[in-house]
Amino acid sequence: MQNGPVREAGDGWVLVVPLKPLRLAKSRLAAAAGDELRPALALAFALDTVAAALRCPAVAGVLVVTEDPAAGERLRGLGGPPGGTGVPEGRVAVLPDGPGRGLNAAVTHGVRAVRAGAGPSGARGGRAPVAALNADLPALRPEELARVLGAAAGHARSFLADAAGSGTTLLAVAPGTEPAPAFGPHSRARHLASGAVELAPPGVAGARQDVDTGDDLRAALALGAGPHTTAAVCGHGGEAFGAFRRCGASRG
Ligand SMILES: Nc1nc2c(ncn2[C@@H]2O[C@H](COP(=O)(O)OP(=O)(O)OP(=O)(O)O)[C@@H](O)[C@H]2O)c(=O)[nH]1
Ligand SMILES: C=C(OP(=O)(O)O)C(=O)O
Repeated sequence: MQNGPVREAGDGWVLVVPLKPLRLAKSRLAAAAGDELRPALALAFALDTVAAALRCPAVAGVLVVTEDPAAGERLRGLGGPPGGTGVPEGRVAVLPDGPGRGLNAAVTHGVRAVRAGAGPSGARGGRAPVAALNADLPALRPEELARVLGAAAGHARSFLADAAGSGTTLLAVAPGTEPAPAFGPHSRARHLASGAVELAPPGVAGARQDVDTGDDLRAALALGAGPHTTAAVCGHGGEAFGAFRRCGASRG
């Protein structure tokens, strides 16, 4: 697995990636994927999301917030072993969910931890710009994330709406700004109402394409999902997601 360029400590964004325990995650996908494949898909989406993020030159590191230790270990492995990528502790750190529970509590907990210096190697603690990024973006591409973060750099607090136009896939905050996350159904309207700036960079379809349903997964596969998602889909009946021709042609 490619870990991206070796970075000097202190530059770039830290991404806070919340991940629900896999046994519970992506419950809306159960109808299309079944309960055997659903957790594997949830992990594959997260692996592809984080792997793409690590290949984005604007990203210093990733803090995964999850109550699922096994999933956390898989994701931590993408950041490389301690010292193995030229940074002392790897580029992916894992933090258990904080008290309060739920997605927004997890994001707030993660941002606070980064600012307290508990983030991945390469982060600047309180001086790093931070973005919460959902873990269900299997078609995310590094260059898309670079465009989104480049657009976010000019704002104290900003967000990217999802492909459906009702939700949010990324919420970015400058140092010193509270994230005040309002993720969940219809979060685009809540983030707008809270004063966050909506980002509109061109060419970021994969960064917007979150996967909640079978139709969303078909859309992500059509955009070009990453290798973990492609392998999970193709290993368990890719035909269910119209992926016959894509199986064996992982984007890598
Ligand atoms: N750490 C943490 N992450 C969460 C929690 N709830 C949701 N997430 C993550 O937040 C992101 C967006 O959530 P959803 O798109 O609703 O994903 P989900 O909750 O797995 O999907 P459904 O079960 O279908 O609602 C995903 O990366 C989830 O894994 C939570 O309680 N704790
Ligand atoms: C958490 C969100 O996504 P979803 O609608 O996928 O739950 C959101 O859009 O804020």
